[in-house]
This record gives sequence, C-alpha cells and structure tokens, in this order.
Amino acid sequence: MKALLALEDGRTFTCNSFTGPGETWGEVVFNTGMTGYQEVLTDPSYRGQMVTMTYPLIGNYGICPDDVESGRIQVAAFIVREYQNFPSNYRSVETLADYLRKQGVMGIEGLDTRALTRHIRNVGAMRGIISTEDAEPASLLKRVRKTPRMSGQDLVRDVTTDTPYAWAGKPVPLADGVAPDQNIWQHRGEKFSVVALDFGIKYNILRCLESAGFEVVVVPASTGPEAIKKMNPDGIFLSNGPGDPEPVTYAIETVRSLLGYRPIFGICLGQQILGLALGGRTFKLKFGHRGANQPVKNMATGKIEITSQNHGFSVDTDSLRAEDIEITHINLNDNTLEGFRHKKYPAFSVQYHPEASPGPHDSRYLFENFKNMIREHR
Ligand SMILES: NC(=O)CC[C@H](N)C(=O)O
Repeated sequence: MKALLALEDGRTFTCNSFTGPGETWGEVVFNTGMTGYQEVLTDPSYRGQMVTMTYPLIGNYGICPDDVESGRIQVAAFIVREYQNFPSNYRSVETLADYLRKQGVMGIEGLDTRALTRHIRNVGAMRGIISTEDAEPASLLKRVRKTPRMSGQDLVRDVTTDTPYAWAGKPVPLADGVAPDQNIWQHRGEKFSVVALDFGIKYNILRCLESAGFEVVVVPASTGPEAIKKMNPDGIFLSNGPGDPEPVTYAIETVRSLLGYRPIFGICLGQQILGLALGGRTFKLKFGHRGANQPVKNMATGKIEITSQNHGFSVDTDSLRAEDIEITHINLNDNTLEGFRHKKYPAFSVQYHPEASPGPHDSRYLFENFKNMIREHR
C-alpha cells in the first residue's frame, strides 16, 4: 500500500506500508546495527521515535518471543529498505509485519534508507510523519510541524512501570503484603540487592544484573528517596529511558538525595540523570548514536571497547565539576562523554549499553564493577 514519509524540513520519500493503512509521526532516527531489529523495536528508549535501519534487508529471521526488551513495541514506526515477509529461523513464531500490525505500529519499506540516513546526518534528527491516507506533501508538512519536539518532553512517565516488581528471568509481581516502602530484603542471604529506578528499563539490563548475582526490584521512576531508603537496598540502579532527561526533574531530585547513601550505577538516561543531579547540563546531539559498533575508550585501561548505543542527548563534559568527577570513558567518533564516576561518592555511569542486546559484550565487566563497589561499601 502506497505511503508517504514527510520530514519537517520539507523532504519527502514515497514508500510502501507493509502493515496496512495508517498515519503516525515521531522523531526520525537511524540505527546502524546489522541485526537486532526486535530488540530495537521493543527498547523503551525509542518511545516517540520512528527508527530506520541502515541495514537494507529486514525481517528475514522473523520474530522470537525470547528476544524482547520490554512488554511491547515502543517505536512510533519502523522504516526499512526492503522487508522480507518469509522468515527462515527455527525460533521464529511470526512475521515482522504481523508483529507490528498486531500492536498497531506502522512499517514502511521501499524507500532509499541510505539517502534518508545521510540526510539526517547532514541536517540532524528531525520530526517526520508517515501516512497512507494523505498523499499531499504540503498538508503533511503543515501537520508534522505541529507535532511536539523531542526536547523538553518527559517521556519517562509514559514507559515507567506503574507498580514495583521483582526480576527472576522475567518480571515477577512482588509477594502479597510486601509494599515497596518496606524493608523487603531484611531476610536476604548473601546476594546483593538492588533497587532499579525504571525510566524505561531494558530487560537485558535486568538479565545482566541477575546473572551478576543481584536480587533486583524495579520501582516506578517517581519513587522518592524515602521509599527507596525504607527498602534498604545494597545498591541503586538508574536505567535507560526515552526522551529528554532535563524535564525528568523528580528523578533528578531523587538521585541527588541518594548520593552517598548507597552505590549508584547508571546506564544511558541513568548517566544523564546522574549528571544533572550533580549539577551538570545535558544537550541534544545532532543525530545521536544508535548502533552496535561505537568505539569507546576506557580512560583507566586505555583499551577500546566496541559498544552498543542508543541515545540522542549527552552530558556536557565541561558542565561537570572537575574536582568532583573523573571521566572514565569517551567516544572516539566525536569525543563526547561516555562514562564518569564521582570522586567522593560511590556513583558511576556510562552513556552506552554494557548489556548490549543487540551488540558486543566488551563492557559487561561494568556489572561486576558495580558489585565490587557495593562489596566495598556494604
Ligand atoms: N537509551 C537511553 O537511555 C537514551 C537516553 C535519552 N533518551 C537519549 O536519547 O539520549
């Protein structure tokens, strides 16, 4: 079915919808991963974004229920060069088109995704609208310019969990009678306990925390410092999540009050929230980092890690006080801040994704580092 993609600067792409009729809008961003489309689709950090894959053939390994990063598809739309409707994979249970259609998410194909990517790289990430109903560029353009921008929006409130839950290979409701503001780990054994603030947490982060030996309870992003302290965890984890970190003021305040209370580890939006809590600033990157081959230098070892990334904002290195912060990782493509730790408080974070999924496992050691930090401070 014929469709039109219109970008806010007036550029249009004719294409086909492989999921049927519809209309949708969001920020258009590109991901350079060659595999992992299902993990991309279900990563809550993509909320509000229409993602195009630079890899040209998508759908060929179908959909595998074990590969999700959250309970639903999160992207606003999926944009591919060529969709493959006949998957070949013993783990696959359905086609990508059916999967998208069932959840009401549009998929388009048959456009030059390389041209689209180069355009975004030159001009910057921008809003776009896709429609099978309106083929008139001028009217689409008028409407896309009225949609909200990514900057200034708190999208965390749309994706965070409503109620706390534990993780044991999958989300597990907390046992009856256990309120989130009770000391839920008073009878725990040797395992370290972690409260994870859910800004849009990926399941693979929870899988990595579990396999590093942590007991994890995930709590809503709005959970305050007092409720967290009553739970009496050994450590606090700050998750990834969608949108602009600056408007998530309630979480920034919470993290500020928890500094020095227990060891803190943040990933992606978690790093941005930590940076803001420490008095730093964040800014929007021109087109972001999304893919599975971003080179990051570990400043302590001098080693280069090939990392998985998905972010459009970044902490401004110069906004952090040099007397408080040690820079631990930088991105070798554009020298942006990829990791830091506090010199006085037990708190560290990375902008990239050590849990990968999809992507290389070079940075898994960070979960062990968190454990060691907790061991030192318990
Ligand atoms: N994966 C993430 O946590 C993304 C963080 C933030 N939404 C950004 O785009 O920069």
